[in-house]
Amino acid sequence: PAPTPEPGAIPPPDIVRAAYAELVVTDPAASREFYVDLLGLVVTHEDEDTVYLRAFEEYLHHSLVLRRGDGAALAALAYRVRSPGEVDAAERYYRALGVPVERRAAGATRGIGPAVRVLDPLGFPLEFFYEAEHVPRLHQDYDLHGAGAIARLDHFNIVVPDVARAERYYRALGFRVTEDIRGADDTLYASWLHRKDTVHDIALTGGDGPRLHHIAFSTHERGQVLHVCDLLGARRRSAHIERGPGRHGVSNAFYVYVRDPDLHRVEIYTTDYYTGDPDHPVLSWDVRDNQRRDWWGNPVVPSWYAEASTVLDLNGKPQPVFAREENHEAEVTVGADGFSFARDTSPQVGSPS
Ligand SMILES: O=C1C=CC(S(=O)(=O)O)=CC1(O)O
Ligand SMILES: [Fe+2]
Repeated sequence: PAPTPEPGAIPPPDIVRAAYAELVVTDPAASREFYVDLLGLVVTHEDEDTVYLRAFEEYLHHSLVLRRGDGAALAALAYRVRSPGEVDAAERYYRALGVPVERRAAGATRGIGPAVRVLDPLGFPLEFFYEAEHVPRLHQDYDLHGAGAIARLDHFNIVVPDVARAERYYRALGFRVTEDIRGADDTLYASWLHRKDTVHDIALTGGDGPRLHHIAFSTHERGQVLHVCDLLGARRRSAHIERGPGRHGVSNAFYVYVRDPDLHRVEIYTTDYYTGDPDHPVLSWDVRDNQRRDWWGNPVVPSWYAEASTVLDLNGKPQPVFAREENHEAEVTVGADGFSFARDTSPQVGSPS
């Protein structure tokens, strides 16, 4: 993949936030049942091959597109930029990187205006757009909200072999690091970066990639995360629950991870924290701190580290996956007894004293 840009060469697009994901699913009806009947997302539009979904607080046409295809995969991660001119800025920035770039006319994706899609230096299909169709916000249509009331899309999490390189690329795009996980040898295992004033719009998870680890939606209250779990139990669909519910160390969010019918991973997430001041400090975690990924010390299930979704290029071809060369987090944090190391009170590196 092409090198990451030298800072300042060509200004990056002014990215506002993570806005929508386009997932390829093998059975749109089964996926619709999962995302609508179980998770409670709202259908903005659908046809026999594609479902456009949004959460209750959202007024753009969608935050998730499910498109029929032969193999489950990520087709695009889309970021909203601050103005129509920033779509042009995205085109200039990525053409200068020498990666595949394509302009998309308004309507190429239903509900989305003129856009640029790129295959970025990390091997991910990204889209940058500004104009989008406005649809009714349902934030006070409480009669429509299931108790799990998912409010909005919050972030993307991607698996990359070289977290430090990926972090440099995203920092050059104007993202700021809020938290990371490091080893004693300063190996970077994971990093969380933001544009909107929360913990992250993108998380980088060290592993074989490029692969999509998960997309995350947020709710306003912990009880709504728990209700998603209770509803899955009531419907005898608890097999969709992969990890949690629990309280994260990183981000401090309350969470659960579920797997959709194609095993795409979705996180339901709430109560992280504000990160909008210019001097917001980075919080670094020791990879051997067993409370870094679950504040209560619960171990991370192996599938959470090992499994992730295939990523497509701009022509719909699955991307080759490159092995991570540095240590894998799962290998450096679990002892012979199968438990995470540091089940005692090992201090967080760099935590406030
Ligand atoms: O959104 C997230 C916030 C925190 C964590 S972690 O498991 O606490 O590292 C994972 C995550 O990236 O999904
Ligand atoms: Fe997440």
